[in-house]
Amino acid sequence: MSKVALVTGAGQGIGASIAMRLANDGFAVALVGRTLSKVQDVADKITSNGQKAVAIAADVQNRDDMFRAVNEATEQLGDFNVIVNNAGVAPTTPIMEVNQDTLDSTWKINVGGTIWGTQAAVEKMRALGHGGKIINATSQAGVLGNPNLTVYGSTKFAIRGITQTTARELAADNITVNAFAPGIVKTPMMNDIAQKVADNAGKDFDWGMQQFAQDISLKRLAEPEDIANAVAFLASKDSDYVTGQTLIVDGGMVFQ
Ligand SMILES: NC(=O)C1=CN([C@@H]2O[C@H](COP(=O)(O)OP(=O)(O)OC[C@H]3O[C@@H](n4cnc5c(N)ncnc54)[C@H](O)[C@@H]3O)[C@@H](O)[C@H]2O)C=CC1
Ligand SMILES: CC(=O)C(C)=O
Repeated sequence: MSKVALVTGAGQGIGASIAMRLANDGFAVALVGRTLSKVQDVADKITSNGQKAVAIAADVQNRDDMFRAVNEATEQLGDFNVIVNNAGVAPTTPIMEVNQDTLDSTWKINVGGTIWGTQAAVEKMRALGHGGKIINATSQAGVLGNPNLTVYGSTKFAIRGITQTTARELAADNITVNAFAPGIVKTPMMNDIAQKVADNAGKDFDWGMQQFAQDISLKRLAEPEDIANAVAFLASKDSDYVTGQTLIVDGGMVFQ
């Protein structure tokens, strides 16, 4: 029987790419997102290749939604082995523009979504009587402070903390917890950030993107597939002896 992986924020960008890669690697995949039609489109692409996928509508900031999503994935696909807490939002927030709504909503989605996804996955893995893998999306901006990203960066630093803490707590359940930290990836999220930073400075989109991309040693932006390759390792048996780590996938921007 196939192992089952659930990916949040799987309707576009990095999440869609991870779902397709894990399906290629033999996982049955549950694709979770707020808009059913978006995750359904990606799930349809996977099933048209003869692979197994289901689409589930859920909002990661809602704890009940995440428990329901994990239950539905298990009922429809027959097991539950891996969760990729990928969904996130990235408001551009120069420090003096941070307001209460942006702070609360970003933390609820990025940090709350990671915690609820983790709880739902752990409850299910324990009920099924086996371990599993929890994989969280942080960012290079969660390893090194990025200007204009105070709120987003704070959530991504927190996700690394959650990853380390839960790795220690859940080791006894044979559950590993790791994070991936993408650099600058060609997705709607990154395009939006680059445009807003450019607008704030009265410059164009390429200038905005260059503010983030100038330190990439490999001199190219990441494709979503570059990130999916690293997540595939964290979801595979090959990472069984790795826990509590953040795998930085940024073409050589941040070294630590
Ligand atoms: N694009 C980049 O350069 C980088 C992205 N990341 C992280 O990678 C992850 C994926 O990012 P991208 O694919 O670039 O973003 P994206 O904005 O292109 O896609 C994110 C997906 O998450 C979904 N989502 C947002 N809030 C949700 C919620 N409350 N419930 C369910 N789904 C929700 C969105 O609808 C969207 O489909 C995020 O956690 C992001 O912070 C990290 C570093 C760099
Ligand atoms: C969006 C993001 O995570 C960046 C710029 O690192």
